Amino acid sequence: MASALSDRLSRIVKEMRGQARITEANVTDMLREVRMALLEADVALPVVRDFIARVKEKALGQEVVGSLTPGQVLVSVVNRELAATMGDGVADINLAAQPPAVILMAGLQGAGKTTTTAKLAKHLIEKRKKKVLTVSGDVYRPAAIEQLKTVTAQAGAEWFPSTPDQKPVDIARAAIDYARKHYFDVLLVDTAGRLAIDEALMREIQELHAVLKPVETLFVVDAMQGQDAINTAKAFSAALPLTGIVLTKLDGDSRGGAALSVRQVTGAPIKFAGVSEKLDGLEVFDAERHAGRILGMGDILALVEQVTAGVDMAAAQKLAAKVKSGEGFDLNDFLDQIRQMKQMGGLSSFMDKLPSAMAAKASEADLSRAEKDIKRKEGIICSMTLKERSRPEIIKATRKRRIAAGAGVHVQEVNRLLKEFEQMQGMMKKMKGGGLMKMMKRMGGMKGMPKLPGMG
Ligand SMILES: Nc1nc2c(ncn2[C@@H]2O[C@H](COP(=O)(O)OP(=O)(O)OP(=O)(O)O)[C@@H](O)[C@H]2O)c(=O)[nH]1
Repeated sequence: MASALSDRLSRIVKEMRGQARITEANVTDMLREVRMALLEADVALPVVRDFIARVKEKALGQEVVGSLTPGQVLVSVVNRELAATMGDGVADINLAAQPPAVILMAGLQGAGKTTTTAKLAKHLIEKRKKKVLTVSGDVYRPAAIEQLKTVTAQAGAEWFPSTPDQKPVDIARAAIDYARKHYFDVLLVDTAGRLAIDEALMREIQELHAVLKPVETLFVVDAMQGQDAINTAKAFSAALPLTGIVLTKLDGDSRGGAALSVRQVTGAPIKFAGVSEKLDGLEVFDAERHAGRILGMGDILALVEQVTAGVDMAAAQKLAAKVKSGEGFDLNDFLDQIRQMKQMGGLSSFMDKLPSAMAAKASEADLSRAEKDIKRKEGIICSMTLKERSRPEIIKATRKRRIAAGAGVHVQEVNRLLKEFEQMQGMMKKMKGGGLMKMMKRMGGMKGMPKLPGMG
């Protein structure tokens, strides 16, 4: 699914080169693909419709600058709009209340409420230095109460006992009372899971809400729930004034389209993301990163922007023409290329922005080695005279040693650079100057990581 989605979007991006702006005429087909992409990411249909209409309005008439295609611009608008829709809320937990600040956890059974309660306890203890008490209102499953007890201890918080013969509202009152008397800053209330939307249980959680007057009512939703998330979200949001969303199980292979659906339906901000079963697997929700996940293409758009901003297209064209005219590609050009790479933010900033499948091929150690290598090469070329740079074949052994000394490297490094350069020169000649431009286009066309000098 992931690759099908990327293929779709890549196709949008490649299509319709050379059109100056996004118009009614060219936008329809592209938006159909975006719509499919969102549906494949499990965003609910009504939400997709709404979203597409908004994107269309924003995209129409957008100018297509530089070497970009209307497809690239459109996908970039989609990406930005996705991030803006999911990310305009307040991150982190609101604790502005007379202590104890009560946080009520709501959601379907198995959504991850209990786990998230403990994760939040840990977060509040470690990051906000709070004294935290937890309590379970799940009187239907003794095992649920026990589970909360266990994970609360793991989180380093205190657990308030409850038993199946009590009424949830009585448990709530007793817990608040205890928290107040013992100076707890926060009381986290886990609630009974619902297998599906159940009226009696909904009423129960409403009563709990009335008694607890929580400063936060968090809706915990499983990212793997996909299309169904919208119905659950509607029901909970109708029953309770939700103040935030926690999207769990984002470590699964879901594209996380539920985030957009739930955000749109409830209007509540997505505050946290659950990214593992462990108690430290809770992250503050990052809307931009999540937009990239939904679209399944990393931050490739940022990459496109970075490339077009950083690379001097005119210089690249001149260079290509130069090689084509037979004038030859020399070490000055090689140096230019290295510098352009640096201008673009270096290799690692490049890799950060590629889809994970591509980036996975290069480890961090590879990258730092490649970056050091590039720096060394720059040093070597800078130690040469201009004449030597344009005609490296005149460099004799004594000069090589001097150049090496000037750059602070071993003479073998100089030999290696000259040899690599020779190979590259041969390759450039074969491509007759089309290579560099092809490489730039390929970046825009998202086919893959361009092969750059010094990458080995
Ligand atoms: N991989 C992963 N698993 C999670 C995450 N959050 C919760 N889980 C798992 O999901 C399962 C259900 O989590 P619980 O916390 O028991 O769910 P619940 O909503 O409290 O369920 P009830 O107590 O039955 O209402 C457990 O196996 C958790 O370990 C997450 O972010 N990632």
